[in-house]
Amino acid sequence: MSVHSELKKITTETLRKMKFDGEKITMLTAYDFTTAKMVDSGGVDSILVGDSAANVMAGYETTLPITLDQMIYHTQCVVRGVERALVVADLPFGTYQSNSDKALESAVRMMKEGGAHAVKIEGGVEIEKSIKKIVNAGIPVMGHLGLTPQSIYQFGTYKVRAKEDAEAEKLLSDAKLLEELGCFALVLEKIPAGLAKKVSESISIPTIGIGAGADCDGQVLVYHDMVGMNKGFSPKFLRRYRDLYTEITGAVSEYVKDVKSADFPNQNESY
Ligand SMILES: Nc1nc(=O)c2c([nH]1)NC[C@@H]1CN(c3ccc(C(=O)N[C@@H](CCC(=O)O)C(=O)O)cc3)CN21
Ligand SMILES: CC(C)C(=O)C(=O)O
Ligand SMILES: [Mg+2]
Repeated sequence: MSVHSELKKITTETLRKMKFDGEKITMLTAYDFTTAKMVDSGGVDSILVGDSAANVMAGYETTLPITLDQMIYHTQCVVRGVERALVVADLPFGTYQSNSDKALESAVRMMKEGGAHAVKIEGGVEIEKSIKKIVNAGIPVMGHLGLTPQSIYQFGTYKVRAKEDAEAEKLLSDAKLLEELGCFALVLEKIPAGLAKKVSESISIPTIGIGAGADCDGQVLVYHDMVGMNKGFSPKFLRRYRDLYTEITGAVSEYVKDVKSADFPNQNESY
């Protein structure tokens, strides 16, 4: 563990210093108190209350349906379980794109009611005014470029983004703009590793990659994916550290067997 990892509470400034010192930044999602406690205790630098909650918590196909009230609820639960990590919360679809006053209102609610330490929003130049307004209110903003799942219906697929030169140039200029606007970090999702390296070297704020290669300043994964709870989901970028789907269904079927056979509860488990 380096000097930064031993510091008590991680701030946006800590992440900035990590990039400067060449220490990789770690981030995982969490959506509830119990998981947040485990993820924080495991030592990640930052926890993302992702709108992927729409998928892994609520069972929706896309991230679009989750509401600001629901994201605030998840964030409140996570914050209660965290001692050290920086808690970043996604602002959901429709709560910041339309106008910058609404964006600020959404971000303020997320900070005030949710207790988040920062918010994350998807997009570049299109949401410039919203980013400016939120940053100017003193709220740390994390950007998100590349595969932006809230725009899935505009793209139609979850394939790698910015493979063509024009899209890659747009992404690089968006990244520079996000830095200028005062974002403290930015997520790069599903883009070529070479482009992510170039972006990471071109800006001084940290890049957190998911499917964006090894040269990002940090990495983020969805908790349910990396512990192997999310059985059907195996994109190339995912590394599964456990097979909890098998572990948990196994535990459940043992319990069922034990109750059916009257093995559980035994005398020690009774009053
Ligand atoms: N559980 C979960 N994990 C995530 O990483 C995640 C979410 N949900 N929800 C929000 C976004 C959406 N993301 C996604 C969604 C789909 C693919 C995907 O299916 N990729 C496949 C096929 C893509 C294709 O070719 O159409 C792949 O093999 O990479 C990747 C990232 C990442 N985020
Ligand atoms: C995949 C990460 C970056 C995200 O935005 C989410 O979990 O919602
Ligand atoms: Mg998200």
